[in-house]
Amino acid sequence: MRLGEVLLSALKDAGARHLYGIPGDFILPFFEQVEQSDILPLVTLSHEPGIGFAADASARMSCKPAAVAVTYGAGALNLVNAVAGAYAERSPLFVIAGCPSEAERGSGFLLHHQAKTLDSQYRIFAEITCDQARITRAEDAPEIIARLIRSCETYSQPVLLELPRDMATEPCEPVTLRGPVPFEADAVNACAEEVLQRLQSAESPVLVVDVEIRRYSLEAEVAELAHRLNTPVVTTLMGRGLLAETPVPVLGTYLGEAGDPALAQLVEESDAPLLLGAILSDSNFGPSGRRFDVRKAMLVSNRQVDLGYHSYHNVPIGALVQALLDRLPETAARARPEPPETPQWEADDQPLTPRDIALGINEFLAESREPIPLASDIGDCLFTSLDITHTPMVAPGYYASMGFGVPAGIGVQLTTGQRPIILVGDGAFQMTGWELGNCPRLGLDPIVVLFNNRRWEMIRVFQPNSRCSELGDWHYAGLADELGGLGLRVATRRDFKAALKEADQARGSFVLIEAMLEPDAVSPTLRQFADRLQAKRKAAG
Ligand SMILES: Cc1ncc(Cc2c([C@H](C)O)sc(CCOP(=O)(O)OP(=O)(O)O)c2C)c(N)n1
Ligand SMILES: [Mg+2]
Repeated sequence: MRLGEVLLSALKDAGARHLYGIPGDFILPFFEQVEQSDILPLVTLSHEPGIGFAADASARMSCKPAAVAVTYGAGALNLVNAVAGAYAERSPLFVIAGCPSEAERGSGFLLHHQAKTLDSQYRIFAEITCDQARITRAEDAPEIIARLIRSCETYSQPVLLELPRDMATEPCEPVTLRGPVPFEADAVNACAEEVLQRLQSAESPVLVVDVEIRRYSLEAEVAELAHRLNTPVVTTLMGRGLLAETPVPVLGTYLGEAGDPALAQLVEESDAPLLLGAILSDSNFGPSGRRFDVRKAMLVSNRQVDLGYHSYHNVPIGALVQALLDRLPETAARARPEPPETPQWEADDQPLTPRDIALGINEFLAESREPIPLASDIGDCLFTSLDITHTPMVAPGYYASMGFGVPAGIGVQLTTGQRPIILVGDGAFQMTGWELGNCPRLGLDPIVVLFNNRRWEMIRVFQPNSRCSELGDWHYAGLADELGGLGLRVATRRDFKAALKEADQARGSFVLIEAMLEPDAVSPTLRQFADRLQAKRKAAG
């Protein structure tokens, strides 16, 4: 086999479903093999941020590495922001970046697409990947590819493979994938004993779940653990949507002072919070007005368990969850709790608000005969998602890059085959919304709800007198028809409900529902956030 085919076969064996990519001359020989071998279907979009976000969402939904290939310099550096978001939010991207051959490196010329030095690309990616390698000899390729795939899986973070243009067609031995990184069972058992002792001697333990329980495919096991421990379960902002397909009655999403006060009290006053797979970020734990006390918590993250003033190292979260389950008696299965009553919603001629969008979507989800995952961008649409029924969701809740939503929805539908609802603000849509133009070619039909408040509202909340946040009205629904989809521009509750119904019937093409919002119409969560900011400004004088 040739090196390109060996690489594609190894990625497919590791669970990659597609190769997302945009070609260029430094990576073209590899793209030729992608197309000729058909080992992984090639998905091209219009801009590297788009393929990066789509691949990231694919990895989050499949819980397996997702492959993305770009050309040297201009292509790879365009991808940096999406890879940085995947690194921060623990998403396993396998990045294949073209680069000059050894002969070209010695040409004495500055090469096209070169930034500062020929190694700039490699050094920049070293900051946003957990492992990196460049293949300079085909005989080293199987070992390098096996090592990178194992790093990607073990740490659930991006890795970089630099593929010189002349390497892809070299004869190459197949890859033998390596098993998981070894760990010490005794250490895991000792850790499980201590965690269990803390939980069982606590007055008010609480389970706070976050992204790693999905990244390591542990939702079913964690649901069983929650059941056997019989503790309340909440998610972090990043963990929104977790356990939605299990019988666990998730109480909601912890947002500190910006969210449900009773839920904040449950977490902040717990004497044994178990943070399972949690990213200890400001967006997850920062809004805790009462200062969430990490020292009381048991933090299980990134193969480490921190308990107060000491830690256990090299403890895979899956091994710990299993060790805890082994120490807890099975108990009678519980029926899946009745879904919470969807609040009554009057689809009348009142102007639309973000909360109405959430209630309209809840009704739509309740009536749907098939699962509907969510993909959300950053902005008030993400805060609005907190009022939507708990359902599988991908969103950049911590790294918080705009532009994630639409490409992520494309990656979700390609990976799951399920028609997603995409939530996106007008500002973020202006960045990557045009990727919708690829849906007809890819046979995808997401439903997009565009929150059109004609501004960067979040910026205005942070800086009320900012004039730069005004975006104007671009009439996006009208553009949808040109891009091969159906565009519906609505301003009232009644019209929004009708638009969702029309979208439900319009299978086979994307539907862009442009929801017109009054400038100061924000979600209850953003309102709470803004009021808190205002109060802090006043107190600071
Ligand atoms: C790539 C990128 N650029 C800039 C920002 C900063 C930023 C936000 C966060 C604070 O970082 S929220 C926001 C405005 C979003 O506007 P829109 O999509 O219309 O949503 P909404 O009107 O609901 O705010 C910006 C510019 C960002 N998060 N990501
Ligand atoms: Mg906006």
